[in-house]
Amino acid sequence: MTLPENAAADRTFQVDLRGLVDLLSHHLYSSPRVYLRELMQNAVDALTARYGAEPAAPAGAFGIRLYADGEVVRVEDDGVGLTEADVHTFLATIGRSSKRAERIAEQRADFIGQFGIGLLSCFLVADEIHVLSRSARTSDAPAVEWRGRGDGSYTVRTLPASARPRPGTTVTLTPRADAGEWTRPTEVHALARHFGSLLRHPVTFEDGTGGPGAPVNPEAAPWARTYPTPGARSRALAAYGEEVFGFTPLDTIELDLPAVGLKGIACVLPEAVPAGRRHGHRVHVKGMLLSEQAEEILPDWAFFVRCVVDAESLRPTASRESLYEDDTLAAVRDALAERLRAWIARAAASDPDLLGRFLQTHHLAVKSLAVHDDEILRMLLPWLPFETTDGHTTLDEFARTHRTVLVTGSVEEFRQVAAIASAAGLGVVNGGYTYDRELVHRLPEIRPEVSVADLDPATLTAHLDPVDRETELAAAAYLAQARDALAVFDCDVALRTFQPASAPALLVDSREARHERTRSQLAREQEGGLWGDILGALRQEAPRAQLILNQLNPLVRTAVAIDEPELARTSAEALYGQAALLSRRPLRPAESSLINRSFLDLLAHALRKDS
Ligand SMILES: Nc1ncnc2c1ncn2[C@@H]1O[C@H](COP(=O)(O)OP(=O)(O)OP(=O)(O)O)[C@@H](O)[C@H]1O
Repeated sequence: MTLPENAAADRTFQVDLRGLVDLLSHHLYSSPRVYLRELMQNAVDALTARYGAEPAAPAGAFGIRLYADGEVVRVEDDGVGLTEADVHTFLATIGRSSKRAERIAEQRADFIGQFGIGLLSCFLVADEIHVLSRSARTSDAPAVEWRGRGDGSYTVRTLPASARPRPGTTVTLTPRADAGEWTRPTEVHALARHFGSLLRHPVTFEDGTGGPGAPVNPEAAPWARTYPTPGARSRALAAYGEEVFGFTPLDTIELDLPAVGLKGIACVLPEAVPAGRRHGHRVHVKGMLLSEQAEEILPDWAFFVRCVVDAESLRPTASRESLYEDDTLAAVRDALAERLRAWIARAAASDPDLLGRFLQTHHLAVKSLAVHDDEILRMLLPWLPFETTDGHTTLDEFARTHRTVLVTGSVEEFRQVAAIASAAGLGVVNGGYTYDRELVHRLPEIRPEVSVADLDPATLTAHLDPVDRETELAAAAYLAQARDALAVFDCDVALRTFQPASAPALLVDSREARHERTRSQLAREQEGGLWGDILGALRQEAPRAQLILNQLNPLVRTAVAIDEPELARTSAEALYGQAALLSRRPLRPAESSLINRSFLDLLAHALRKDS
């Protein structure tokens, strides 16, 4: 049977290599410099495969040599090499990787690469990739030469074994003129150190001037070295943290998760950072630097540390610049968070000095952490600093003198009541800062003998002593005039005695009350209209402000005896203005003009009296 002329025939996709390289350079890789990382990573994987095939080979027997002289960049390895068939299958087929083949499934996790696209990154800096390889799998394997070009064409030649006496692979690039920035000898050396300083195979660099190859990774990772004493170890780790991050860590926490072959350090920042600001961590996978900005290895709350880690089993994404969000990563994040908690717990239990320095710098971070983390709360709440009527102190210290801890809802309310509450012997904590009120309320969970209550200004007035009946009666006329003068502010006036005697008046007013007054004022202005009705319907029992005059204060005693009505009004307004200023809340325009007016009236009165 013959097919009809227009029958569908199987065809093969064509790949426009230039378009693909353009895609990689603009959307996958952060900079053309990654070409060197990809070449080094292929060399590392080739060494891993060779050790897999020759397990008896001594460690350090095979290595990687880099070369850059300004004309060419070369990466040479003693790895497993490629046969001619491998070259066709793996080098010349985009998306095909020897590291995914079924027969090495159990070994797959040992490799860094797996996508079969890394080599293409060389086209970011060169138009041609030259590979000379000899397979280590058979002793008589010939050398194979492959030239791949950016236009998608390639050639393959077999050469006598003498063209490459030892097994392994050499990749040579002749950089384009515009790629000098990433291919100059000094830059190649710097990039090699940047990406490869923690690689476990010997890596050297030569710049073509004839000197011996300079080691790129002369020492093992600082956590993998042995030290004469634990002190020497922690000093070396701190020095490494400083070298990598450029700050002297407040402390260095060693990280070790054998299940995923992760080792490294967390450096505690010596300075506070705004809560929620996330820091990038340096993540190496099998020694190769993957990312300097990986955020995903620690939870949000851990913003007081920056880490350097090297892990065996974290999976890089295709760009190799971040990590796959998989179960392993989630487990690593949890385990590292646990390590940080354990460090805090140890400091709390046995190193008060370190804990003090840590909290002084990072108390905000710890507070944000304690809100969601019961364990941290239990460990650290007693040590955290709060603003109180006894000054800045820890809750534990504060609760020793105040079995009932009162807490304000805002900074403003704390400012209004602090001096008077403390004179009245009340213990008040400023709950106005982020997390503070919530945390203070949880104090009884760890100190059951302490009780905590919200303090609003009205509660405070209840703690002030009333004056005796006679004094109240004598002041009644003045108080009535004062109430009348201050009615525009919806403010009541009362007479009490309280310490300190130097404070003439206290204005107790909550933000809620002020909002309610603004609402009812608007309702009055809009009376009859739609808005007036709506606002009127919302009317609640408006909490009024209260001006509490202090009978112990000499000025108030004189004021309540004034029999001149105008002066009585002005003095009440002035007392209100002064108390409003002391409360440090923003003044309304009417209050500012009241202060202004009463000041001028009093001045005029004083001058009249003198003349
Ligand atoms: N130095 C080398 N030695 C031996 N084989 C190599 C070497 N470089 C590349 N190859 C072969 O070429 C294939 C393709 O390499 P390429 O870098 O494009 O992808 P990959 O490393 O497999 O995966 P990834 O895209 O994740 O890097 C590799 O799978 C490997 O078989």
